[in-house]
Amino acid sequence: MLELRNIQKSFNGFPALKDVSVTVAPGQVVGLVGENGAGKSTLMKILNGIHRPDGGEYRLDGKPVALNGPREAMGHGIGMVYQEQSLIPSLTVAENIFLGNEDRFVRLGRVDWKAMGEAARAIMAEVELHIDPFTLTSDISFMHRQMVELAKVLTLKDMAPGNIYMLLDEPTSVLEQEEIDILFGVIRKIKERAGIVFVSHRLDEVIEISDIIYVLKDGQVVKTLARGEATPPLIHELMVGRSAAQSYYRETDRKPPSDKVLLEIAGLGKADAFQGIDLTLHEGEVIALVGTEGAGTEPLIRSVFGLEKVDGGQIMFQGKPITNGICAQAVAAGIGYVPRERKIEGIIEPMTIEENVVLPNLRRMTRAGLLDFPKIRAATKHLFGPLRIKAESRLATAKSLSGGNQQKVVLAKWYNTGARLFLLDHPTRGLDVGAKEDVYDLIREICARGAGVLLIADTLEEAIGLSHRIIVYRDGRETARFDNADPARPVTPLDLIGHMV
Ligand SMILES: Nc1ncnc2c1ncn2[C@@H]1O[C@H](COP(=O)(O)OP(=O)(O)OP(=O)(O)O)[C@@H](O)[C@H]1O
Repeated sequence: MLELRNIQKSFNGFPALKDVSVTVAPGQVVGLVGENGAGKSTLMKILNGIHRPDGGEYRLDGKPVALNGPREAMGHGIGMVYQEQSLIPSLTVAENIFLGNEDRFVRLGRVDWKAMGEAARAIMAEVELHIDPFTLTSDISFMHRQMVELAKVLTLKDMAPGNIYMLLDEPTSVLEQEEIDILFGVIRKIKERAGIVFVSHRLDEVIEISDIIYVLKDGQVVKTLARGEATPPLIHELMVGRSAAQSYYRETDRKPPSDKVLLEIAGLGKADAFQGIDLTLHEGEVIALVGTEGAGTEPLIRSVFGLEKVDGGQIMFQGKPITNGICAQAVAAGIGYVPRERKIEGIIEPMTIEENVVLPNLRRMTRAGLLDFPKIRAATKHLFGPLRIKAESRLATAKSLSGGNQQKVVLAKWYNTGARLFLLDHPTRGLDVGAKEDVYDLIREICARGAGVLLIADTLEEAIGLSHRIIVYRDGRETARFDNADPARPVTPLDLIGHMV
């Protein structure tokens, strides 16, 4: 058994965990839920030896242990899939999977690459990932990398003799349903000899997979729920301290868009990504782009932001061509992009919240060529209100924030520039249920002030709940369009799935 007893942990005097006791037994999936900043990742990092607790006891099979880092944790059969990925992009997939454990493949002082490749192939097959193990990790998609992370943790079962413990910190937030099913299949299969801790903001998933659920609030366990006791409204209320808004997406609050064209895409194509894309976005309109991995939605919005070059077609923004433009111009023209990979592309970790938020706006934040800090302060002051960013202060580094709060900083950055076009790739990724509602309000607000949104949503329900129109793509081509304007006749997820696969 893995046991934490009365654990305390503070950062710079701020208590992240106050007095937390959690037990994980082999054969058990323990669900961990709580608002952004409740302490879930901190708890996981203690279990994995990244953080040492300030007080309390860590016991493994009844004996106290003091883990010094994830490597030692692995030695005890404890492995973690991180909320933000931990793979090294410049290594191959196989090298990443066996990083630190290459000894297994050393023959006569040399690494037997063939054997390592075969072993990587076999472990990846368990998560139904069939890619060349010698591909560079930077060349595979974010979702595939997530599956590689899982495969890496699965290697523990061949290496550790006894029970193993898998710590999964929001492993599903970027996965499609198909991958989530594979992951849940792996969890159910491996459960016999593994204890699993599962953190997710998707309450229905946590309820489906967990045998027991710990609800954390402000660094304390406020409730433990056994399988069968938990329902989404109950957990929501325990986590947030108030019951959920009646209609999550509040479709009736959605205003119709204007007929003024904001963005026009015609005949856009990019080899191996998308072809023949036509799309017109109006002021005040949200269009959800829907598709499975490889459908082309991500490269499409990246092309609008100037992050990827297209081979043909045209993008017009507010009547001006921006085809194959560059990001700096896109930002200057009033386009904001919330990327899927917030840690790499969304925030700069060592910078403060304030600095991150004003980055796209720096030119307007100067006086006599120098940064005007009172002006910066004034410009960022109100952001803590609508988005409820939880941090010690505006001067806290982005690195010190919880994942969900980092995501809020990325959103705040574009909100603050007064962008006219928002390209949002999984904007509610990693956000708790309360924070999601705040983001939905924010989307309604930016539309009301005449901005437009291209949205790649976290779930189909979210795409339907937030958009005026939905366009479905498969293998880089449009397969269907839905008018979602009439709340009385909503599009259903099944309508969409039929055109996605
Ligand atoms: N390295 C750190 N330095 C300073 N403060 C930190 C550090 N790590 C976490 N914290 C703080 O501890 C608190 C708990 O954060 P934690 O990441 O555990 O939350 P969480 O429940 O995982 O949230 P989320 O759902 O947003 O990922 C937060 O207030 C966070 O700012």
